[in-house]
Amino acid sequence: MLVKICGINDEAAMRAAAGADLVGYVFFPPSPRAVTPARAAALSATVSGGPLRVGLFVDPTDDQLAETLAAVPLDILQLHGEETPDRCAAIRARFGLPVMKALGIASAADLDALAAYAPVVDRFLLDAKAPPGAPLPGGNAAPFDWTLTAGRAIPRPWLLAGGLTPDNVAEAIRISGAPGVDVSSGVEASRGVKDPARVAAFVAAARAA
Ligand SMILES: O=C(O)c1ccccc1N[C@@H]1O[C@H](COP(=O)(O)O)[C@@H](O)[C@H]1O
Repeated sequence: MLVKICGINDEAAMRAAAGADLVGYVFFPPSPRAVTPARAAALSATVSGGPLRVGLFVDPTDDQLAETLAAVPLDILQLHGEETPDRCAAIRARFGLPVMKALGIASAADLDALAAYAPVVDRFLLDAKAPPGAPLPGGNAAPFDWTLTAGRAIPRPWLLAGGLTPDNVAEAIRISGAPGVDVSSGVEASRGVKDPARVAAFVAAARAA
């Protein structure tokens, strides 16, 4: 079970997430969890040999990616916007890092889009579609119907996201069949502020599932 804690923006959360496999830094300024590349580098330095570092971007330009990577080493690029398969392929080739493509899921038909991305990405992150008018394309504490992925062949390794919490993650894994999970809102004390106890509880619950 791969566990990712997304939206790390302070040292206490970073320490609490040390038992996860992946931590995510949000490089999308409208998010309340956004960090600068320099801040992400400082946070990474607080845990030696810790989880892999995922940079979350929304329709990034090459310049944004290059400037970010010059300031903070990242292990995986999470693309959470409207990036096409061609754009994913171009980013992967230019920056030489694994790409995790986030896709919004609201119906079984949305899973049909995975086939076009499978040859050019390394991993999927399946999240709920952002509700109409939502200010962010993700990180909205919204779950999707976990039965949609049950028994369905997903053509790359994948993480389940959207509305997960320490209390529901075990059931989400059981119903969806997910081999990995990702959380942001569900481990926060208030919007954009991680609760270290909830972070640790989420990691433990996912590991035990
Ligand atoms: O977390 C954010 O602020 C964010 C902003 C823009 C795109 C994606 C974002 N978060 C991702 O969404 C999933 C689900 O979030 P939640 O647990 O439902 O709040 C999160 O894990 C991030 O990968």
